[in-house]
Amino acid sequence: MQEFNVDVAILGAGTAGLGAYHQASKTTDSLMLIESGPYGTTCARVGCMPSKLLIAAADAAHEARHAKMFGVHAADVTVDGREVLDRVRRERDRFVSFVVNSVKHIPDNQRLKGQARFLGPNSLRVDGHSVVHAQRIVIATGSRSYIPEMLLPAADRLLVNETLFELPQLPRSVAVFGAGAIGLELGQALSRLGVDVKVFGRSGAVAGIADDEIRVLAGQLFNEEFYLDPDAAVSAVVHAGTGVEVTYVHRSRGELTERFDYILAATGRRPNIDDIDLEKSGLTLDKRGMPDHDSQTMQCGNSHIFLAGDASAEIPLLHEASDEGHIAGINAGRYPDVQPERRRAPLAIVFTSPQIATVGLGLDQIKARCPQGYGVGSVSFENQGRSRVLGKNKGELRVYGEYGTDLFLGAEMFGPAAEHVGHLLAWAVQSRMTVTRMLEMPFYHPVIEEGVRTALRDLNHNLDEGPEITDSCMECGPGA
Ligand SMILES: Cc1cc2nc3c(=O)[nH]c(=O)nc-3n(C[C@H](O)[C@H](O)[C@H](O)COP(=O)(O)OP(=O)(O)OC[C@H]3O[C@@H](n4cnc5c(N)ncnc54)[C@H](O)[C@@H]3O)c2cc1C
Ligand SMILES: NC(=O)c1ccc[n+]([C@@H]2O[C@H](COP(=O)([O-])OP(=O)(O)OC[C@H]3O[C@@H](n4cnc5c(N)ncnc54)[C@H](O)[C@@H]3O)[C@@H](O)[C@H]2O)c1
Repeated sequence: MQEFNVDVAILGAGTAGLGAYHQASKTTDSLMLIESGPYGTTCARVGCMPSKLLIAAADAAHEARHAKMFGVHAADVTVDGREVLDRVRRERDRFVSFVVNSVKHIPDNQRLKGQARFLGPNSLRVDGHSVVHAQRIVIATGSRSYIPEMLLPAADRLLVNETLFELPQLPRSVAVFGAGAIGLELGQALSRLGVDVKVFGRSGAVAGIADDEIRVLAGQLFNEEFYLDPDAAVSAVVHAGTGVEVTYVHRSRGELTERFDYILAATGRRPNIDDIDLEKSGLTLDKRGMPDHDSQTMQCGNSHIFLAGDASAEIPLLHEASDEGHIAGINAGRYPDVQPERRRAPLAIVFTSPQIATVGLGLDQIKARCPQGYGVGSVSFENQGRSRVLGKNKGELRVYGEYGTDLFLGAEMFGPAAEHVGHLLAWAVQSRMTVTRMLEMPFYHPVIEEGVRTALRDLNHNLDEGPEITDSCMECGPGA
């Protein structure tokens, strides 16, 4: 058994753990970064990057098939599933290699491979081979797929994000469970690549969209492409030879049993904090086994232990994992001088088509902040100029503001270029801009952002700050 004594030990060399390591290393050389799995991060290996690569292939197929709306006729579009997945893996491996190379620059005496578990508040056991004594500890162990018991009978026909991208060939059919970010991104991508897809959700949720109007619209538009039941009644999942049978109530055909090649579990993720013997850390845990932590310091209570990334179960997104890792690393490095660090304006993007963006305060938070009511402005992209030009005139943007202060609070969007519009609006939230101030900003013509202006003008009027939009803004240009 080897023994190490370090100032800071970090559990997990994912995005949060690497960020924590780099920040803590500015204060001390006495560090140990412990990783139980392969280097490369969830994002690059099995998350953001391979999923976006699959979506890019799917969108290419979709664009080619739909070019005829412009009078452009591509010959029969065929999808070679092997080539698609080969490119996904090739490009994915390139991204992973960048991370792995950066890890190689970390000195050998600051890295350890193996599963870390708490032995006590300041000591960790790593597999059967090492004990690490640490003055401060950062838990950055990420998350893993949650698989409901009902899906377990699918056995070897059950896919998760770790296994989907390893398939040699695209399947013929997939039943996707979960209409969250993963289920909708991957479900739509597979569908556009020619796979027969059905998405079964729960409780009416669609990619976490809080605004009823946008959620209903998203559900309708997705259903134009593939079967999506956000509140599915599934009674059985049974392994059947080289496939799996799902018994469910079809929205129009009643109960039926349908065979699929695979099931994809996209039913949420759970933080990896239940297998590190956290109860030996001395931290007080809630009934989910989570320690209390401060989201501006990432400190657990007043302790020497910090939590970052998906392990914190706070906001399971890449840029948040990175920020949390930085904050935890800075504070673990300078402990006991723990300081709050600023968090950014909330921004989440789902890379479906149309894309989904959620910006600023969520509707629940807005309702709590504005008990007397809040202002809403909206725009439909159906007749929006640039969106129509591009043939991407589907979706809606809803923006929210505060009465009295005219403060822009947030937005939800299901529509074209939401990844870019989302950033614009998040920057406005973080800059604490008023709606009036946002409307003073330049808007080019013809661009999708003119739709944002229409929604803001509508909001401005509803906040009693501006005139009603009686007609589309003719001096702004056609279709603005
Ligand atoms: C399919 C998919 C698509 C996604 N797409 C996006 C996207 O487009 N945009 C976005 O912002 N986010 C996306 N995400 C979310 C994003 O990938 C995560 O939020 C982010 O990767 C979390 O980083 P992390 O450092 O917390 O965890 P990880 O990168 O998972 O790192 C945790 C590390 O800890 C290790 N570990 C676990 N337990 C131990 C232990 N006991 N001892 C030592 N090591 C341990 C693990 O092996 C792992 O390497 C996606 C996620 C998935 C699954
Ligand atoms: N573009 C992005 O930023 C992106 C993409 C993918 C994943 N992610 C991150 O990864 C996290 C995990 O993604 P996810 O989609 O797995 O989780 P999620 O929590 O977003 O969605 C899971 C969905 O599955 C549903 N569900 C749970 N049990 C079910 C069951 N038995 N049958 C049917 N539906 C069921 C839930 O109600 C929920 O709507 C997300 O929270 C997100 O932060 C982000």
